Amino acid sequence: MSDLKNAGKYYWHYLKRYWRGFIVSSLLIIFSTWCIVVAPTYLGRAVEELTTYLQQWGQASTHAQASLTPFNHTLVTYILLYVGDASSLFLASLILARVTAYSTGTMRVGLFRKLQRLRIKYFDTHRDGDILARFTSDLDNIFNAMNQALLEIFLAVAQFVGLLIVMFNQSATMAWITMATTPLALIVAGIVMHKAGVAVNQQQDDIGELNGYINEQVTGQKVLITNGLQADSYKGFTGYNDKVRHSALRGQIWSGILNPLMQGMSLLNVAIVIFFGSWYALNGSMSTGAALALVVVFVNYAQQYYQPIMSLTSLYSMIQLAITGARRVDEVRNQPDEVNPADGQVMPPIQAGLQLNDVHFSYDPGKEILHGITINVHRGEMVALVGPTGSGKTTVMNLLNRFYDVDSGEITIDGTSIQRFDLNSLRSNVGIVLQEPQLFTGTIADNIRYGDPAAGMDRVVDAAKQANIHDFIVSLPDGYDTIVSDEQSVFSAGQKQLMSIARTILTNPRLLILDEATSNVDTVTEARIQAAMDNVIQGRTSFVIAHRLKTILNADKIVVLRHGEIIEQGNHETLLAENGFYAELYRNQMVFD
Ligand SMILES: Nc1ncnc2c1ncn2[C@@H]1O[C@H](COP(=O)(O)OP(=O)(O)OP(=O)(O)O)[C@@H](O)[C@H]1O
Repeated sequence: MSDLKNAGKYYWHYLKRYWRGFIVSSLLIIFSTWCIVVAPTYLGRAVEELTTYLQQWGQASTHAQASLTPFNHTLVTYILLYVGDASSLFLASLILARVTAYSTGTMRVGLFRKLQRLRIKYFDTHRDGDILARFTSDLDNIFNAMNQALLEIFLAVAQFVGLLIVMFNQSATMAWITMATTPLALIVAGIVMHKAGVAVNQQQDDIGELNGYINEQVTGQKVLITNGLQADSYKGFTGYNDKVRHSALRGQIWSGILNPLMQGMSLLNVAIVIFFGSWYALNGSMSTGAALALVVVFVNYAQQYYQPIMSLTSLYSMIQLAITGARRVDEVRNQPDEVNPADGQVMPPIQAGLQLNDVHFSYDPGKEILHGITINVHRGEMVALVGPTGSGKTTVMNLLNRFYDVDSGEITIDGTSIQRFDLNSLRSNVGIVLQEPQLFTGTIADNIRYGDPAAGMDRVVDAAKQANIHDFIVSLPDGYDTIVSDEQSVFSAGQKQLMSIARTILTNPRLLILDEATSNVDTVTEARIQAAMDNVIQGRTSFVIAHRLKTILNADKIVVLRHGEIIEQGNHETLLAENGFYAELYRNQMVFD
């Protein structure tokens, strides 16, 4: 029930702005229902008028009076009623199609905008495929249901209300008898719909998981092939696929039961009307003929009574999918946004430096990752974070530009907590070169000016030169206009890395974070990257996370992390002199290099 309520709220949020469309289409549908109800009476009248005409025409005494005009008028009215019915239905469906297209378009925009405001934690804890499924299958289900079911729902409601009015007009007692099975039908339908709802919910969640798995397997295809894991991958896939098959089947069975059940209810209804209706009509004050006529009419109504409900139940699985889709999309909408202070300050240029004061942090409650980190960085200094894998280096970086917020302690720039800065201002002043550089579809120039699309070619070229990638770019047939696409990238890891360094240089950040920028490349490229990094670091306050210690030998400060704690801090010489963890790490690496 809460799903239905939430879905109601969700649809209301997006559909309320189209209330005019709904009112017009409701009026059109009422008009079309009226045309359909009234038309048969005109047919009867036409037959009557035609008979009169033929009689008058056939008799000499009345031959002169015989006129087809009344018949013609009635026939035209009859035809006009059908034209009215068809055209008003057509107009209503056009309006509803427009409402559907516009509102689902707005839903897609709403979801996309929400994704941009979500905290990084959401992306870290949800599979890409599952997020994609909310954009694709969930929004598709919503669109299909609205496209096909909205008109049906309107029609069914109009028919149902019309039938109630006609029934109570004829005989209130007989109307109550016809409606006698309603509570039972509601209880049965409620139980079945609940079961179907649970199954369809499960089905959508399973589809999300399946998509997540497929997405992971497709992106990890090379790892899979090189490790010969195709059979395991297939086995994993069949597991997820079987789950979808089971829940889809269960959902279809429960949804499928609903229509035959309602048909059964309809039969029961007819039997009750015949039995009790005959008894009531024949024991009343009516003539036998009138009583029988009333029973016949109400048998007809009893057959029609469940028609609107049946047409809705035949759409049930589609409607249920749309309710589930709304729940899943709404789940994303209800996720907390990143916290941007209401009166956030513009981040000023760094004067003295940046401090981490006794920072504690945990991704999950009760599982602390950083245990009291204190680092003092002066303006323009380069700080290197080193330590074994999992020691918390990337986590420190995640805190510096507020991908996550500290649990306690604080990070300050010239004494002001970074939480007081406007988030956009902070982020635009923090440049990051990530471990895995990301290129976007577009030209090389577009990729370099990604952080500042208004940048002119001179700035793009300048950044590329500083990043040591200019010569390579101009050697390409299309130079800076070469099309880049992340899926069919022809660039090496090192070239991508250099382009991403150029992108960072172009934004001229005040604080720089370089995350393992030199992994996975040959020694020549490594030297180029090193030179590019030196260029970008020059004069900037920077944090470098590097596993290869020789890239950070001239760092102003080296912070050694282990298990989320700082175990040593100093520069290369002092740390070597201490002969501790860093010195050992360094000696070990020198052996390999
Ligand atoms: N999103 C997350 N949710 C929960 N735990 C996480 C998350 N990201 C990292 N961790 C955990 O936090 C700890 C520190 O991870 P972090 O990535 O900061 O280490 P690291 O020193 O950068 O490692 P590496 O050198 O391998 O990149 C690890 O135990 C890791 O499992």
